[in-house]
Amino acid sequence: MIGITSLYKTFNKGQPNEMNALNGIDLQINQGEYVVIVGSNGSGKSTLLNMVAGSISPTSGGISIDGTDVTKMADHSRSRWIARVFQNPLSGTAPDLSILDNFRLAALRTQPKGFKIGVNAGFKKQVQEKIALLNMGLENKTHQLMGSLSGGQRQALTLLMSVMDDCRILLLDEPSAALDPRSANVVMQTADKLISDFKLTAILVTHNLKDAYTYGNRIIQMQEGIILHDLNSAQKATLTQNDLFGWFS
Ligand SMILES: Nc1ncnc2c1ncn2[C@@H]1O[C@H](COP(=O)(O)OP(=O)(O)OP(=O)(O)O)[C@@H](O)[C@H]1O
Repeated sequence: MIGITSLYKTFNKGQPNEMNALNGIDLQINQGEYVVIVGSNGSGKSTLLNMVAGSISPTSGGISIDGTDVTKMADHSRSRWIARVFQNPLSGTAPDLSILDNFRLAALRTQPKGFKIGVNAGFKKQVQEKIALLNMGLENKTHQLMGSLSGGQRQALTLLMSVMDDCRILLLDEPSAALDPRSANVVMQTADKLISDFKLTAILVTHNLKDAYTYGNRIIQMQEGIILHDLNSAQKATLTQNDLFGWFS
């Protein structure tokens, strides 16, 4: 479903601070795969994620989604299929608007300019049904301001908003790194449930090796812009936590 062919990225080409962030990535990610990417700082994980999202263009190589070459397609054009959740729970939501209004904005994200969605009883009921999936008791608080929620609640709602509509690919860039352990667990479990309920293809970038071990059905280690390890579902199932920690020793 996601095809990455011979992907290279050089930042600041020809300058003293030239940096080869990606050094030839070949990767096929199938529909429904949940790929976890680990790797040391600067190994190219976010650059790769940004290229799938379309916010950075490659120096060379190509990316396709469902057979369509998207290498030159702008990020907003890809946002119909691709949703992203970032580390900071404050990004991606409007703190001064209610939960309901945030959902309305999210629903408009993939609609043509000028399209309107009224906050009527039907829309509210739909949103409440979706929020109830989180089991966080937020479905009866849809008029509460987004900014008054905890980081974990906000990140869980961000996840939910991001997988609405036609989204088929979910990119998670350290979504729980800024949260306390309990909230981080809630967010990771929410992501896991949504990925399986909505049958999404997902890529998680994380430094948390426990999460990398627990979640996903494929694991990749990047180093200096290349893929060092790539374990499929069966191989990941036999990977021990010690093996994984050993990748970084
Ligand atoms: N916009 C940019 N301009 C210049 N260099 C960049 C830019 N973005 C990333 N780099 C460099 O490219 C390399 C890969 O960065 P990237 O952020 O992809 O790594 P990462 O594996 O996500 O790191 P981390 O785990 O620290 O987030 C790093 O050396 C980084 O400094």
